[in-house]
Amino acid sequence: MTTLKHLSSVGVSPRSVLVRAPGKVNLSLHVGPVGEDGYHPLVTVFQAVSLYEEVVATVSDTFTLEVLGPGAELVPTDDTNLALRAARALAEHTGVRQGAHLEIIKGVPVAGGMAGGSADAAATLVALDALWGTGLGREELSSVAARLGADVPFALAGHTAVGTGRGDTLTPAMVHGQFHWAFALRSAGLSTPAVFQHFDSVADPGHDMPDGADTELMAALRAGDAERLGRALSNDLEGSALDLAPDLAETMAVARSAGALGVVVSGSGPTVAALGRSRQHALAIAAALTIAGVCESVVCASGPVPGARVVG
Ligand SMILES: C[C@](O)(CO)[C@H](O)COP(=O)(O)OP(=O)(O)OC[C@H]1O[C@@H](n2ccc(N)nc2=O)[C@H](O)[C@@H]1O
Ligand SMILES: Nc1ncnc2c1ncn2[C@@H]1O[C@H](COP(=O)(O)OP(=O)(O)OP(=O)(O)O)[C@@H](O)[C@H]1O
Repeated sequence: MTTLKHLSSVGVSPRSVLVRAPGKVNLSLHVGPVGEDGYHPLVTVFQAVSLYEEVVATVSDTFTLEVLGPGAELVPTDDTNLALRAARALAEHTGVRQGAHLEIIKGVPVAGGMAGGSADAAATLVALDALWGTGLGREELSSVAARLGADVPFALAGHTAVGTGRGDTLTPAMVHGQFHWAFALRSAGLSTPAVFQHFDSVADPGHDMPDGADTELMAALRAGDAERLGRALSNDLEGSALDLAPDLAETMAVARSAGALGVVVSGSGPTVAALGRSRQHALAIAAALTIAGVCESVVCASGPVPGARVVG
């Protein structure tokens, strides 16, 4: 098989690189009081799940972008696109004077609280690092990633990790086995800043933040115990997401009636994550949600999975 390493060892640069990066679900999300920079300190546990963004980066003199797949029409293709911002940030960081054509194939719901845009940014960093032969280590890529958005370093790292600071300081978590999810998608997304703002308007300004990730949740992950994990899921932003999208309450109730081990809004929402006992059970929850007609669509996925990596 011809690999990128093999090509570069014989002095051939690839013309095109394909990278896959996963979406995420927050297994727990504690939010502290907003700081002067407009960001909230977080203690969160991320899990990367098997819904993927694909980015194909091709040699070009300029930066251009094309977005395909479900929800592509909702994604900006101008300079605000996170993948283009990532490309320019890497060029600036490394001093590279090349462009690239980026083709994004969406697989993570847009504005769903599952960090699809962040996955595009992480995938672009990995793709261009390979295409341009800049060879940055993961740590250096992660520091470029953190400047683009709080969720971008996790999309690079993948697996399961505790995020602190803005959510961009990561500590890998020990996990046994796989967990199986049904994700209920809502047609209208929620804006992350709007959900945080609503949280500020309703949260007790003196509310406590934990020192670290929930011990019960971490123990459930180590034991690979889905029932225990289901009971430990939590999200401080859930109340705000429900205030802004009240229909989510019914979606969550249907998932619970279908026997989900735990049901939580993912990140800033509005995607609802329901944990199954098995892959089959996640499919059964998905079927119950579809039949009840309480969401736009449902997708099943498992986690943890690796972060952004070259696949072709
Ligand atoms: C809700 C989460 O998905 C949980 O993982 C993240 O906190 C959001 O991460 P993200 O979308 O990558 O966030 P960014 O693109 O960096 O920031 C978007 C906006 O979200 C808010 N934001 C984000 C992260 C954070 N720790 N505090 C915040 O208040 C800020 O209003 C910010 O302007
Ligand atoms: N490459 C991109 N893909 C998707 N959205 C993008 C991209 N670049 C910029 N955006 C903008 O970012 C917004 C949030 O998109 P995204 O799909 O990442 O939401 P999210 O999953 O709720 O994010 P997060 O969970 O990180 O808060 C979109 O509404 C869109 O306007």
